[in-house]
Amino acid sequence: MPLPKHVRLVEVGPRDGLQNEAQPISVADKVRLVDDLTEAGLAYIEVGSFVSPKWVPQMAGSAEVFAGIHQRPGVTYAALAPNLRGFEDALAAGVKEVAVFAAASEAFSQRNINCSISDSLKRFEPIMEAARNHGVRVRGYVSCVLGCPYEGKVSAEQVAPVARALHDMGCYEVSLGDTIGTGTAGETRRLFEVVAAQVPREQLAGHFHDTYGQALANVYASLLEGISVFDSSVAGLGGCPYAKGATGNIASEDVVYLLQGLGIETGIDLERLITAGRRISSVLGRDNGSRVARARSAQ
Ligand SMILES: CC(C)(COP(=O)([O-])OP(=O)([O-])OC[C@H]1O[C@@H](n2cnc3c(N)ncnc32)[C@H](O)[C@@H]1OP(=O)([O-])[O-])[C@@H](O)C(=O)NCCC(=O)NCCSC(=O)C[C@@](C)(O)CC(=O)[O-]
Repeated sequence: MPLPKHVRLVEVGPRDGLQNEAQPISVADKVRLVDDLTEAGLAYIEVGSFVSPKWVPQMAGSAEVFAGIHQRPGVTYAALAPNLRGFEDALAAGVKEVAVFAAASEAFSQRNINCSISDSLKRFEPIMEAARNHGVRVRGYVSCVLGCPYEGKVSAEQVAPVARALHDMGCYEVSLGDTIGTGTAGETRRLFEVVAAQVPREQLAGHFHDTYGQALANVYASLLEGISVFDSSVAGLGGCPYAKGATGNIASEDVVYLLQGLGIETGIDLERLITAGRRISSVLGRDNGSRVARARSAQ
């Protein structure tokens, strides 16, 4: 399959990246991060989550973050909503796009959202209806597509029906998440081959964590399968509160560098992105998780 000419990056740093941080991060720092990402040319930024603050305390101020950011026309600013309550809170905060999240493994579904996979899908139905009524677009996630921290291996055949269910209920795009970052390029290719029999390729996205150092290889493998949307996190921020040991998402800077090398357009200014990553890394007092940003600092 020819490589795509254009790739869309879904920047998940402010949400997937920061949700795992134990230290307090001010609303002002979160707003600054989102504004920096807007300046860098990201067309899609996941800003926060409307989930229970008891489950994920770091996302508690998401409404304030939405109120503070400078939204640029043409850029999508999205939030996670696990149930109707979350959707209504997101709507009240002026959010125009939400994401619902299911899992391919029962154990992860229980630990993450306290219900079975089928109950989670039922819980999303009223969100989909309310979203249609309010003209809000809904993206879907499937977690643990290449492995589960509690159940081990997860087959592509387990993932496909969940992705299909999200697609059938109206998610315009379904992002397949390698939550614990154990997947390999071969497994990634097979995953997309199998799932694409149920959901059109152009409505699938890849979401890779870099725990085993395979994320960039998995992006390339996905490109070969005709996938042209990837979730990534500036400075490789992140992890998952319900997946112990999972490292950050693939660093946005590293994906942009890979894509530039392939002549694939993203609309993102790499230098500004590196600056955004440096700033949030220094706020968090963390090493920058982007290899590209680290290499640039050493030059
Ligand atoms: C889904 C629930 C709420 C179920 O949690 P529950 O305890 O079963 O829910 P409940 O309906 O029984 O409510 C319990 C309490 O939470 C409140 N509550 C209920 N809903 C909300 C809401 N929306 N916002 C704020 N508060 C809420 C509710 O009002 C009540 O408050 P209390 O009476 O105890 O004071 C909980 O499990 C939850 O919030 N989970 C979120 C988990 C999460 O955010 N995980 C990280 C995101 S997923 C991810 O990172 C993976 C991904 C997407 O990146 C892809 C990948 O890498 O795999």
